[in-house]
Amino acid sequence: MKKENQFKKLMILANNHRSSLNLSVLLASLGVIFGILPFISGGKIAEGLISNDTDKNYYILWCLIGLLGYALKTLLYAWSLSISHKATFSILADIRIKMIEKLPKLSLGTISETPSGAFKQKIVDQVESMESPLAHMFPEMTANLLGPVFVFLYLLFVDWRMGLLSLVSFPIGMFFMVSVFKSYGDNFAGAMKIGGEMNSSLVEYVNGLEVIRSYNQTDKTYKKITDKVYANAKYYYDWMTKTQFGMSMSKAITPTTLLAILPLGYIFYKNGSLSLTGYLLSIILSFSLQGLLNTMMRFTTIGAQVGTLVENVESVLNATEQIHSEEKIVIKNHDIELNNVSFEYEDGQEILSDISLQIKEGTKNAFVGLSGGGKSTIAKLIAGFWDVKKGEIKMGDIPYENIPLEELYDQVSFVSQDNFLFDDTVRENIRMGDPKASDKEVEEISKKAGCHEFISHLENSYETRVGKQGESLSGGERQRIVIARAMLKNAPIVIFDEATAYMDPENEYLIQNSLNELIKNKTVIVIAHRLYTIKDSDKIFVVNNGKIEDSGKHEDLLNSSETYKKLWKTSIGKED
Ligand SMILES: Nc1ncnc2c1ncn2[C@@H]1O[C@H](COP(=O)(O)OP(=O)(O)OP(=O)(O)O)[C@@H](O)[C@H]1O
Repeated sequence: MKKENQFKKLMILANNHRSSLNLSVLLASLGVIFGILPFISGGKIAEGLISNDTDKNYYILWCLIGLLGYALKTLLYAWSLSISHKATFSILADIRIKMIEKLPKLSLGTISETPSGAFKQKIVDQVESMESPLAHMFPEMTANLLGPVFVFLYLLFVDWRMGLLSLVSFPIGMFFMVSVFKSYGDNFAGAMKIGGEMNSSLVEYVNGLEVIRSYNQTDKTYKKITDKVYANAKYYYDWMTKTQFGMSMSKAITPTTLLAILPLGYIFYKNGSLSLTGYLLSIILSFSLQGLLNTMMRFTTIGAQVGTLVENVESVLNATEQIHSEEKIVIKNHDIELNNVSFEYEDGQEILSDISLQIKEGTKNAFVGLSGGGKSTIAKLIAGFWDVKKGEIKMGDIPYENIPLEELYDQVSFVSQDNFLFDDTVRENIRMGDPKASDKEVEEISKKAGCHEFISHLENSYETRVGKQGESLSGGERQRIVIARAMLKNAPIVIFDEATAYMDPENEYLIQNSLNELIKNKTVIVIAHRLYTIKDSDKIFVVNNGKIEDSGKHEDLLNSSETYKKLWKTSIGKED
């Protein structure tokens, strides 16, 4: 039942190319039917020789029929495969495009917490694995199923007992096959899972190589990866060992149609109830059955993989999207309001509980608090990275779900320390803030952000490529480009995760200047780690254990909040 549904789902994914797949099945089936002709010709020639037929034309005719059958089989088979492959690669491209189109609709949070290796594995590798089921299994397996039916019918016509005997090995072989395939789907799903883990940790290892080396963790991390690689190998080894016997028995017995035909046919021939011609024809045709059953069995493993492959594709295609209205809306002001918001990343683990707060348009605000208290989570909810299920968030008195996602993202610039640079030119990385901006506008904004000078000194100035994730620039240069990009975006709300933290004094000074430009006349939310940078804020929120413990101005909080007082002392203590 489950498998049938998965095949239906595969066909739904293949929707636009179903007629091509059907045509390839039809051509392959015709090919198999013509492929039986050489065996029938062989039988007929044997029959002629036994009955001492001396008519040359008879032999020539059957030779030609045999040749024609073989030629047509080859031609139709090639034609069928070329159609099925053309359709398959278009289907795979369609599936990948659907999956890629889905990614921006997922919450940004979901994207960032999923290892990039996992998406790569599903979109690239697992979709690639659908090539066999679509391009080969559909036409070839259908055709090779039809083939035995035709041979069986023909044998019934020759002698009904030989027809039945030709299939005797089939149920015995199937018995072993079923014993193996009962658990094949689950085992294959397990293999995909363990392979996915290996894939993700390899991608993580390569991405983190710099940190691993600088902290001299090569041995430890290497061991983690080799453990995953060995676990993957062991899984396959155990799985194959468990199924070896059943698989071998099934492969040995199923196509052995001669097992019954040879001895019993001889008995029938000896007692006169079967002619020598009938006996020979049965033997020859049972050879054709062997080839057909062998090919069919090759596809049973591929068939059993379809369920897992389709499920993995669907896990991306059906992943929960952020649900926002798509109707255009005018946001008249940028006051932000959180009313009784609770939030959990994983079911049952509440990170924010019953948060209510207001942020006035055009004010400077800060979230402070102990690590893990929930500051970034609140900021990300305000930026629209996740939808909330409990409570509501409003901008300009409009609930977030009534604001189209694109419009919401247009309202907010989120600047953090790990902002991403694409492997493109400096100019294009800045222009991402506003794709319509002219070259001149990009340069103007870079001057304001204080990065024009260093960009001018780069080898190709604005046309210099920044390398993978901006690796050819220094940390401070990357940060200033990110700020220039955010300035070009010119969003009315700016959130930054204290972007100057851990910078050397010269860079900190330069970046602070850029930031001051960025936040001019904006609603600002700073996730502050060093309190002296935000002590002049209009409102400071003390976030602790997923709650707003207190809020107010610096001086008020020094009196009213013990947590704030402690944080302040630690902060200035650090700076002394
Ligand atoms: N994507 C996530 N999935 C699951 N849990 C998360 C995720 N992001 C954060 N958390 C958890 O939520 C809690 C709050 O994290 P958050 O980053 O919001 O705190 P924070 O106050 O900003 O901390 P810090 O000052 O260290 O940056 C932490 O316990 C953290 O482990």
